[in-house]
Amino acid sequence: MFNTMNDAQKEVIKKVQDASSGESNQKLFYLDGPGGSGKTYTYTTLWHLLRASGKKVATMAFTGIAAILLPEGKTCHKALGLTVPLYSDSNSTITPNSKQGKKFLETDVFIWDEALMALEIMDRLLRDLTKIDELFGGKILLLGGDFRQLLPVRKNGTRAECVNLSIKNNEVEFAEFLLKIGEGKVNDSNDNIEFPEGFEVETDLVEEVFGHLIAQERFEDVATSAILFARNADVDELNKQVVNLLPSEGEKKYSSVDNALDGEALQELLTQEYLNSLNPASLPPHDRRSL
Ligand SMILES: Nc1ncnc2c1ncn2[C@@H]1O[C@H](COP(=O)(O)OP(=O)(O)OP(=O)(O)O)[C@@H](O)[C@H]1O
Repeated sequence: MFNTMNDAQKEVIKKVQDASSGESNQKLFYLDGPGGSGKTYTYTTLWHLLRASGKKVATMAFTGIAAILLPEGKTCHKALGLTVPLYSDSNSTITPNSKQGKKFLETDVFIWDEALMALEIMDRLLRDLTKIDELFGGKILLLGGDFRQLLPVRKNGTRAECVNLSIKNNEVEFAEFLLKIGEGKVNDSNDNIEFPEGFEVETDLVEEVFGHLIAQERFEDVATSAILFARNADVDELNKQVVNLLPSEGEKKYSSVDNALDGEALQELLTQEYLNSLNPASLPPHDRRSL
């Protein structure tokens, strides 16, 4: 894997390796990079190289979805023994004599993706365990993340997948514009953003993206087109608009049958109308329309 790395990735690996072998005194590193720029690949390569040289390495990430991409990755809630919800003055439940406490003490290098929260807790914990009054108890930490990204909401989808969905490789100019938004470079003092010419939708967004495809019955293209929103409520609203554009001839409507099963009191509380209005992530909506 190391041979395939680019220069920036190799530099990160080299710096952390030097720290772990005592060749440098630097202990803290931060790897910043936009989605898909190769951070996970770097952590994974580093993990293998450090392990091969006999070092003990712990990997963690704030979200489960990022943690499962790391070798032996844990969520930081699990790794640090944190309670939910998390506050800045929350404390780790790990004690010095616990198995986890001993493991942390023995760990040479911590690799932590999405290290945006809980850093103070980690600092307090490592100072307590090592009894060394230095930042993070003098342990080596490679922190990383991307301040430009919203956390992933697509189930089982990696960030790279989400980014790939929205930015095709040939749309470099648009991708660069998105990065600038993330970096706060194109916002004015009121956080308004002016779109460059050619990026604005003059008419209706749904019409613009799906209207002509549906009119030409290019349904395969419809299935591979997407408009991304930050909120599920907006996605639901947009889906309705797209479905309304579909031809209604031969349309069938399938409705769910929703009932609260146990107890009259519960049935009064959870009325059928209320249950119909719910739209949990893993279930289809109450009214499902198909051709
Ligand atoms: N040096 C490399 N050689 C070959 N493939 C690479 C290299 N670096 C990254 N990749 C590939 O590029 C893709 C994106 O990399 P990766 O998942 O590490 O990015 P990331 O910065 O962690 O992204 P995100 O922040 O979205 O999780 C992956 O498929 C990864 O295997």
